[in-house]
Amino acid sequence: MENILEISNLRKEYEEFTLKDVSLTLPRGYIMGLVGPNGAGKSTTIKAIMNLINYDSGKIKIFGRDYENHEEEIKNRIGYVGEEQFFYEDMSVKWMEKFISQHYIQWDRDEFYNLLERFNVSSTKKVQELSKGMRVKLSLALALAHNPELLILDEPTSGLDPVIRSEILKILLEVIQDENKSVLFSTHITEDIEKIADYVTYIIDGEIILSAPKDDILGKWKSIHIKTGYEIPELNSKLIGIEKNFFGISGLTDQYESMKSMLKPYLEKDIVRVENTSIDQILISFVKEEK
Ligand SMILES: Nc1ncnc2c1ncn2[C@@H]1O[C@H](COP(=O)(O)OP(=O)(O)OP(=O)(O)O)[C@@H](O)[C@H]1O
Repeated sequence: MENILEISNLRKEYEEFTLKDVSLTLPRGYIMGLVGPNGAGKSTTIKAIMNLINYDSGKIKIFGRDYENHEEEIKNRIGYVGEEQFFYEDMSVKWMEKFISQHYIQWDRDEFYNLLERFNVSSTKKVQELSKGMRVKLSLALALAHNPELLILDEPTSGLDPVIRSEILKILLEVIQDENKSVLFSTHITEDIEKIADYVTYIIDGEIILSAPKDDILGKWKSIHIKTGYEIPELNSKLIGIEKNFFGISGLTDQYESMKSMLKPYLEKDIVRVENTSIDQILISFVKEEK
């Protein structure tokens, strides 16, 4: 499987924050969700991928190429929607399209106007007259109009209503129908990741904690509950994000398979209960563990 994006040991030091040797790979034809709490380093990682910030060490390869020798080619093949949309506020949507189209070799004007119509954004409006949701949709239409192979979005759905959010997720799914394309999007809305991502990368405090196919993560990670009054030390040491609750204690583990036979007698007596978990719960447990 060809990797469309390969990051190895990316390090960026700010005065009060360090992105710590981030490594990840995204295969062609898939969607990756980059998830983490506020300030975890999602935007910093994405800005480095977009060559918008300098970094201290590490390597970024996109389409097997690096920015040093192939900047123009890479930028022509990437569509990017940043956290904030910087437009010429006083100009019309139509004008923006003409202005931006000059920078791309493969610009598809029809595709741009089709998307605008679908998004219900009027091309005669001035940018300053657009709502937050409309601005995101305009950015997405601009990013998609040059037929990018890799679409990178920084929190594209944050602050948007559920209708627009699900519309945007639908479009991202359509993008990867063409198996040649990939999407990387950051979010703290884990529900969006559950819906559309093939791969999930967890980043906490500048560090990648886990990066794997979503189904593998959800298949492996289990929520375990131990009844009040019982101690199972060999299980406790394998749990993260442990909390006390009405039933006893609960925590998450990715080692359930290897503990199955040890846990059998407890499961039979209903001392231990095992349940599936969610992308959200895994994130919460990782964050708790870091503190
Ligand atoms: N230019 C900068 N100078 C100094 N510190 C910075 C700079 N840009 C980002 N940081 C710091 O880096 C850390 C990570 O920020 P980043 O924007 O990457 O997080 P994030 O995961 O995208 O968060 P959010 O979900 O809130 O957008 C934060 O502590 C932030 O203050």
